[in-house]
Amino acid sequence: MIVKVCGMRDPDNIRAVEQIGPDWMGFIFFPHSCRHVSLRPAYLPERCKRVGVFVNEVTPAILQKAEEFDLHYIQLHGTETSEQCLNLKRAGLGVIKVFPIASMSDLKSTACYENVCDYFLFDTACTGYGGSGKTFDWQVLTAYHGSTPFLLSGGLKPDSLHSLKEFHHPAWAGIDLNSGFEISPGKKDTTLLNTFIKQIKSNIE
Ligand SMILES: O=C(O)c1ccccc1N[C@@H]1O[C@H](COP(=O)(O)O)[C@@H](O)[C@H]1O
Repeated sequence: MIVKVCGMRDPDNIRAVEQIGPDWMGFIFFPHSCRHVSLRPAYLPERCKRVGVFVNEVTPAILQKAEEFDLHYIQLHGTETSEQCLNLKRAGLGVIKVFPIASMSDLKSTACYENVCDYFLFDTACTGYGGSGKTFDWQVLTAYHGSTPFLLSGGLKPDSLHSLKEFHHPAWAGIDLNSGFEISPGKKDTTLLNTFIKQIKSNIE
């Protein structure tokens, strides 16, 4: 089970969260987000894969941030095309394409992104682009029969553990933790994360 902690920017908090042992850490490069990171923090995690989150950004700007933050994966949280995913893959980056989900029909658009993404991420459909703190009906994902593994996202919080233990899907690869574990935008509660990640890692493969 891949555990991603997203929306990080404070060097001490990055260090403390890294110690807990998430697999991936995310940095949000969308200027309108309250978790936006503009400058490279004084410390970047070494033991987690570094993920850059972008919304409708042009490829050269993404590649520039990828170099500056030494990113492993690019998470595309807007209406990016499959061609852009392919270009980023050709540049040597891992690609995670996000799909906002409200109903089964939202899964149809995943088809043309098969084979050009390493992972999909299913997030709650909302008026903005992400970080809504709201969950969607995971039963909708029974209609996903693609071969690209996916991360579950949107409103996960400490008391989501029980529902996550009950959730099963052959392509389910991980979870994304964000606003549900925050002290303030961009800063995570390490006590809550520590308990949750330990429980997830010991209960779900
Ligand atoms: O968190 C944000 O501010 C954000 C802004 C724009 C795009 C994505 C963003 N975050 C991503 O949103 C999901 C769900 O977050 P939450 O758990 O509902 O707070 C997560 O994948 C973040 O990477």
